[in-house]
Amino acid sequence: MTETKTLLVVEDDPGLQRQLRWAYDGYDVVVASDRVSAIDAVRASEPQVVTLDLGLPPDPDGASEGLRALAEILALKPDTKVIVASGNSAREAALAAIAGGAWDFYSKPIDIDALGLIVARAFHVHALEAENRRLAARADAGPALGGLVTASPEMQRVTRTIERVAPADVSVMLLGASGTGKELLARGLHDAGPRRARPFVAINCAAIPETLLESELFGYEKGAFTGAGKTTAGKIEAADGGTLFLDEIGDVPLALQVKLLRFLQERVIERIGGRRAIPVDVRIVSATHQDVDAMVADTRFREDLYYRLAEIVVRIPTLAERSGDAALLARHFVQQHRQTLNPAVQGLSPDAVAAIDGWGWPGNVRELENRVKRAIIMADGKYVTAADLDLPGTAQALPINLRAARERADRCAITRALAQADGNISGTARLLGISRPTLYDLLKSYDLHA
Ligand SMILES: Nc1ncnc2c1ncn2[C@@H]1O[C@H](COP(=O)(O)OP(=O)(O)OP(=O)(O)O)[C@@H](O)[C@H]1O
Repeated sequence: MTETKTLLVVEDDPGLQRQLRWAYDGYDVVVASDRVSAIDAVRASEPQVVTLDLGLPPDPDGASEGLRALAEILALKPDTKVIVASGNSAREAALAAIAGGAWDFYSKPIDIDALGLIVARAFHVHALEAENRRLAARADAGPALGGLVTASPEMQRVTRTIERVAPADVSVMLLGASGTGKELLARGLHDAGPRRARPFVAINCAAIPETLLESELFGYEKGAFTGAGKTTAGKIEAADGGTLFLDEIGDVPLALQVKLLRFLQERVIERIGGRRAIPVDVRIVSATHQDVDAMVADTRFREDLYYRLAEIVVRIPTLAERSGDAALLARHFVQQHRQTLNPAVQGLSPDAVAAIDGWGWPGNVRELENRVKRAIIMADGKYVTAADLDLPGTAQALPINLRAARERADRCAITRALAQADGNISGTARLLGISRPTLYDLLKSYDLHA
């Protein structure tokens, strides 16, 4: 939607009025010659930009009427960009106007070209700020599920499913690539369910060495092994009454899978070195980026455990599959991190938004958040630019040339497939639906590395 650009010229000299009225192409120009008619015009036409002569009747040689008009315009519509005109002798008045919220000032006699540039920039900044406010409103209006930000139908389907299964005490398995927000969704599921007042305990099964995972989950009695100085409860016990989130469940070794299965069947645990069966009531939510069906098929994951864990399976789309979410999330992260990282930053420039929309985000939301945080730190002015984001191949405008557009699409698909297949060439080729030699040729010609 392109909004009409309305410029209000507040000027009491009829000759200058005429000159200014005709000087501007592409704007709807409205003219007023005193404070009262200027305020009427602001109400009626809602101009985005106003040029305001400070010397208005009944005080044409002073600035009192102009400054009053400025204050009234900004009280009525604070987002209006007001550019004040000052005579050579009225520099102080111009500075008072800036202190009073004017956006810029210019000196009389008027240089139409110079003023034209100031006016054009004021419209541009007004449009940027309006766009940022619009995006912020959308982000704020996003669903409450665990602070999740999304406006895409693909992701809203996921949040609806989660909200629907939250009240039922069923196990849920979240399947999605790294950084898609699995932990955030697991927490959202917990918060939306009847166990919300009890603990939510998360454990990343891939981040803990195999030898320690069992004691982390089940706990141990004093003296159970060297270094077991005191009896310690495991994560399962810690989650009693609440939710246990087993992240990267595909990384649990087979021996421990057996122990987990026993717990899920009997709902009691025994600490390592202990003899007492301790009843524990937890809801299990698990997640993995791996292909569990394939793992079950080649017996790397126990089928009986899979069915216990996956009463409901929720597939989480990658960020690239969520239409419009990348820009929305980027805006959200700017607002979330600007205060601590670089308070001068207020938003994203249009070329940054275009670059974000054009990138494939193989590392999903986590990659986006990291990029945006870095760009906030790098930004020089009020807006994060495409250059600050430093995304490969997206610093320039989107290519219109078909060969360049194809290359970009190829690169994006290959990078994503490589990330999904953990750099495995056969897996990547299978995901892309091409042969290994073709993939090697493409990697070579695009200078990409597995
Ligand atoms: N839709 C979203 N709205 C807001 N923040 C999000 C969203 N999705 C993810 N995040 C944020 O992105 C980061 C990564 O999300 P999270 O840790 O939940 O991903 P994950 O899929 O569990 O990743 P991994 O598999 O690598 O552990 C977190 O800081 C999270 O708060």
